[in-house]
Amino acid sequence: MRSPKDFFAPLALGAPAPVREIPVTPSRMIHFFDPSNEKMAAKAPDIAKKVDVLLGNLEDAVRADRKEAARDGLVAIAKANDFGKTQLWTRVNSLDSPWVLDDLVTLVTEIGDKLDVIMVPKVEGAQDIHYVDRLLAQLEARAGLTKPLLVHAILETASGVANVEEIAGASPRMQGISLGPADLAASRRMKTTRVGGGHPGYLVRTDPTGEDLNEGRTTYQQDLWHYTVARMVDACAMHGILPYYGPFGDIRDVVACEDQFRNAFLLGCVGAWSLHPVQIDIAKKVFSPAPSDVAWARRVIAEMGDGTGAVMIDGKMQDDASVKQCRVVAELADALAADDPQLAAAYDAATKEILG
Ligand SMILES: CC(C)(COP(=O)(O)OP(=O)(O)OC[C@H]1O[C@@H](n2cnc3c(N)ncnc32)[C@H](O)[C@@H]1OP(=O)(O)O)[C@@H](O)C(=O)NCCC(=O)NCCSC(=O)C[C@](C)(O)C(=O)O
Ligand SMILES: [Mg+2]
Repeated sequence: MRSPKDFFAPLALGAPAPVREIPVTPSRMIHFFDPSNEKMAAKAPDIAKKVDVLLGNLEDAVRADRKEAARDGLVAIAKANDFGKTQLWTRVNSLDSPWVLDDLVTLVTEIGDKLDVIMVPKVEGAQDIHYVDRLLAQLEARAGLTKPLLVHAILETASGVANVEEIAGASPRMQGISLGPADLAASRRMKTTRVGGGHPGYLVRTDPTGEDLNEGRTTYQQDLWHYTVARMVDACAMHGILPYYGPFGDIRDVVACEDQFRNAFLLGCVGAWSLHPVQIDIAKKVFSPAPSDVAWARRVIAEMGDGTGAVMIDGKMQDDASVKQCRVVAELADALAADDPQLAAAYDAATKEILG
């Protein structure tokens, strides 16, 4: 553990100073594509215009014999395009793989100035972040970068979950954490074979109504990921970094995808992954607060004046705490609306309707 005095010191001579606050730019969807897949790669510049984050994936879902092609493809795409306000991220191979060292050396030295965040899979504890932290500092110094790269961890091992708080606080580079439900299920020996989402077998049942134990008993499906997402959100909030739901693998089931994303949004996540173009608009819709909620939040803030005391609005008590809840929603809405005139207009129209 580094001394708190040294926490913000660069880890290599010539490396840029670490950031003191994680920039909160829109990241409602982290759109995954395989840079070795020519069709997907060709679509990347257009998709970049529709998403908050474009991520060149080098890890799982890229075949072993395409790893170098994916790495080279990402370098070529980053060099050939200016993505404007859209962030460019990458997911490198896992730290125990034969590819990750070349991933990091190549990407940081070739396109380090274009990348915002490096996603590290299968993080088990702070030691994994410390390894990446020092290596990135060395590579940033070699590449002459002036802006430090940030690191995003995937929570997808049982030990990663057990150590999530120390992972979140392991480095000033830590930008956020995503849930990785597939590897996590395997690591925990959970018996679901789905990539995220619910499972009809994970349920609670009402009490029996008579002798027949099968009759009249309603069942309610429960959320397999509730505990992990909530724990991840707390760890991230404690350390001032951002939590994300990860992938929803049933691409065809856009309805359940929206439900899973919304659960994560309500619990505190700022975004989710889109694996297929059809999931981009779902994430955009879910992770942008609804206009009616924004209008309500703005009304409470307006009526609460200096933010202290208690008032009744439409039969509901509001006080110092509830105004803070409303600020969370209103501030997110303002940040998103700043880059999206359509959203800004929808928020203002809903606000006008209730505030006049
Ligand atoms: C699911 C797949 C195979 C279906 O791909 P498809 O070609 O069969 O689908 P499609 O519906 O036929 O595609 C329609 C068009 O969209 C294109 N397309 C399709 N997807 C994309 C995309 N993402 N970005 C850009 N373009 C895309 C596709 O190339 C096609 O183009 P065309 O009309 O010209 O023929 C495909 O969408 C895909 O490979 N997506 C990315 C998968 C991925 O990145 N997986 C890794 C993240 S999840 C994970 O790792 C787990 C985790 C966290 O680690 C853990 O829980 O442990
Ligand atoms: Mg995984």
